[in-house]
Amino acid sequence: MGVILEVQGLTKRYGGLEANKDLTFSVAERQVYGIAGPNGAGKTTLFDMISGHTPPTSGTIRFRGEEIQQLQPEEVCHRGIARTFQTPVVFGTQSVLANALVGSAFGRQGGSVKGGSVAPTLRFRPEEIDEALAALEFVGLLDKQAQLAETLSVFDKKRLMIASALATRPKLLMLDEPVGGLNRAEREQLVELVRKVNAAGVTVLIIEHVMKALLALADRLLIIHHGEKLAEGNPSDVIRDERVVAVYLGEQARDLVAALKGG
Ligand SMILES: Nc1ncnc2c1ncn2[C@@H]1O[C@H](COP(=O)(O)OP(=O)(O)OP(=O)(O)O)[C@@H](O)[C@H]1O
Repeated sequence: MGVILEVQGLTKRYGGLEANKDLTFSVAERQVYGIAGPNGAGKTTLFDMISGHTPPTSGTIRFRGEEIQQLQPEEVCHRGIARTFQTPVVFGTQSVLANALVGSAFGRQGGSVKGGSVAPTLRFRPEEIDEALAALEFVGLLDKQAQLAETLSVFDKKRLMIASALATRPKLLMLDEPVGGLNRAEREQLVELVRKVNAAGVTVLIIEHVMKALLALADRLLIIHHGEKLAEGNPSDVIRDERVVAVYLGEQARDLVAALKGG
């Protein structure tokens, strides 16, 4: 399988703080690539650089062979990368369908969608409406399409963020802690949803603290500590790595073997 994303020597400094330091890794097409590490390790900063929300201090990010580290978020999106955020970000006073439409229209037309409402300059085409409805159906929110997004539960808001991201028709979907804050049944459903996204041919990059969920999904695992790569590779090796156990996993390490994908 070819490489879809290649990160080389990526560093991000905020003043004296190195939020990411010389990170290098690559993601193969159709892989589920998991990222974990202690709070403040630099995981979201890494996502912010890949999605164009903040430029790196140095290093390169190649997506399907093209350097993208200087692109704006909408340009990154048009190349086929979509993301969700740790805390659900939805247009609360808009309907569920309007939120998904922002994704399908943004993915095709570009432009910026700002503030608390869907930008009036966006005029939706029939195919964009179809795309938005398909994305809602995919995540299981079709029957709530007319509801205001702010009335949704956290679980549904998370699913809506995924639907909006999918409506841009990404080749790579980046999920920032999709499972955090959910109950057990919801966590299982979310894991199933990510599997379904991946089975549809989308490569997935996922940050997650809930290791059982992460291990149920990940084909490869990267552990970041103080902005640096602590370990990377086959999840079954990474969770047995002494440094990973010492710095991050602790007591839970032994129980996690049973949670491995395919295990
Ligand atoms: N815009 C910013 N300005 C200054 N410092 C920042 C900025 N964004 C992040 N940082 C710092 O960079 C470091 C890495 O933060 P980041 O949010 O990437 O970590 P994380 O691994 O995603 O953490 P968590 O697991 O808590 O979400 C932290 O020390 C954070 O305070």
